[in-house]
Amino acid sequence: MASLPSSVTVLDRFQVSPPPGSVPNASLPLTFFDVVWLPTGPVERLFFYPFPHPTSYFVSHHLPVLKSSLSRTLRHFYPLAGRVVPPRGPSPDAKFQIRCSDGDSVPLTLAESSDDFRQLSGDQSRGFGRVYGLIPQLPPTDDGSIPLLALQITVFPDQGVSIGVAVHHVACDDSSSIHFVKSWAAACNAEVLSESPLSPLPPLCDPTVIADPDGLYYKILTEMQNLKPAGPPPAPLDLPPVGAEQGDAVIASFLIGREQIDRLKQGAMARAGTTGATHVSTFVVACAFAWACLVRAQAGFYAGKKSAHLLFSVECRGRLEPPVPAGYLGNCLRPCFVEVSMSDLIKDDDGVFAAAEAIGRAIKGLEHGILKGAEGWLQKIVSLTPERPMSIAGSPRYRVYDADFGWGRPIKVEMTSIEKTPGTVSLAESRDGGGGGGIEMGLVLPKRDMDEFARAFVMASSFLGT
Ligand SMILES: CC(C)(COP(=O)(O)OP(=O)(O)OC[C@H]1O[C@@H](n2cnc3c(N)ncnc32)[C@H](O)[C@@H]1OP(=O)(O)O)[C@@H](O)C(=O)NCCC(=O)NCCSC(=O)CC(=O)O
Repeated sequence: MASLPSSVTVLDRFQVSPPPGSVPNASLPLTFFDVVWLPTGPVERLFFYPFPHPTSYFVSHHLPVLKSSLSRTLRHFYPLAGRVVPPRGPSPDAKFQIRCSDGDSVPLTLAESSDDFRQLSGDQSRGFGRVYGLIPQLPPTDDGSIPLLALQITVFPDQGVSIGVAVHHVACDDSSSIHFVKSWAAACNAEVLSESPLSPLPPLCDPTVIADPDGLYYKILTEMQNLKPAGPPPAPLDLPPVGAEQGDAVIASFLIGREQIDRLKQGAMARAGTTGATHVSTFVVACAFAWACLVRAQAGFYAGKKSAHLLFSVECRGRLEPPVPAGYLGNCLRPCFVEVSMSDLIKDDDGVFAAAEAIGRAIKGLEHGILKGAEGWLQKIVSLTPERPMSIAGSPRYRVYDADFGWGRPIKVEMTSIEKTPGTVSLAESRDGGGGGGIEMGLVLPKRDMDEFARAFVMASSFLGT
């Protein structure tokens, strides 16, 4: 594990449990949507809030409320305090499970940083090593189990606070993890204001709502074992963080404003004509824009390639038949694959629209069956790895900037786990929220590629006349 940057000092470490006796002793089997994430790692976000007070004030006035509201929130999100354990015994239908019991707890680290809060929570390129120390680390285990949640609060004295959240992807997707963060924030906010919480509804912790009539769980597990001959149980990938490995990796954000999005949508609709064969949305044009910029930023890699690939997750709760409740705690994602020819993608005046058309067609294609071809998804993802598909993490629909712990909206939200898969772009609604309607894109790249991306971004914006 990489060491913390010298600007970060750990002040204390806590274990926070749901209130005693408030959660069931339960074993929740993983579903076919979960099991595919076993060999991955945590999805991490940092929420930055201005906080112009000393650390001692934070510790005496805010930390106790953050801890008690976390405890009460874990009562509803108790699987996140549990651990994934491998199947026990010889039974062929034994499954990986999230084992939960009274007394489970999650690690919460309190740290202090002497770094410049304004700079760290800005949009401009910052060395990834500088944010690395703010990210909570899931604790190591020696029994093959997988802990699911870790939290870190870092105080920048008289400047601000960051809240780091790391949730292992095998536990849940972004829909659920943002549900957890917003529920914690609402509970904390309510305690600060001494009002009854306007909390989101509690989650549904019942994996039986994911029907599996075709036995996808075992088909996917078998596929995973075939792809990884070392055999079961699939070991978590211990990928070295780019920030720790590559001193020159930087993180930066780019904003696509509402006006720009409207122009992109108009252009995409004009290209698609009236056939209705494609789907044009903010998500589609934002991905297309990022894609066209990324292939320019990484021109060396793409030189001589015939096509470029894009991979993104589709949230399936409302698309399944019957639909799964929106508040279901777990994973409910499928991959969506898009390929576009390089000659189309790099056209200055039309590349973004060609990309948008291809993405829109792929989304439209989901109407032919949301689980169609599920047995082959993993194989396809693995086979695409050498092609370095651009992947999308996060989604503007989850409104991460609404997470208010009582200090107002975050000044910045970063999805730092994108560093683990080079070529990943994180998406969120822009900080000004739904009103402004812009999109924020986050990237982690070697500094030279980031400079090229920034150049491509400005150039592509100029073609739109913005
Ligand atoms: C497949 C999609 C990406 C396609 O998105 P689109 O926006 O193009 O299409 P759509 O049908 O969802 O939406 C069409 C229009 O309705 C609006 N709309 C629809 N549903 C909405 C909702 N629940 N909340 C707010 N707006 C919504 C959209 O903003 C859009 O309008 P307008 O055009 O105005 O915008 C999406 O449907 C989807 O599944 N999104 C969630 C993906 C997700 O969960 N990603 C995180 C994965 S986990 C992760 O990332 C962690 C990791 O792996 O690292």
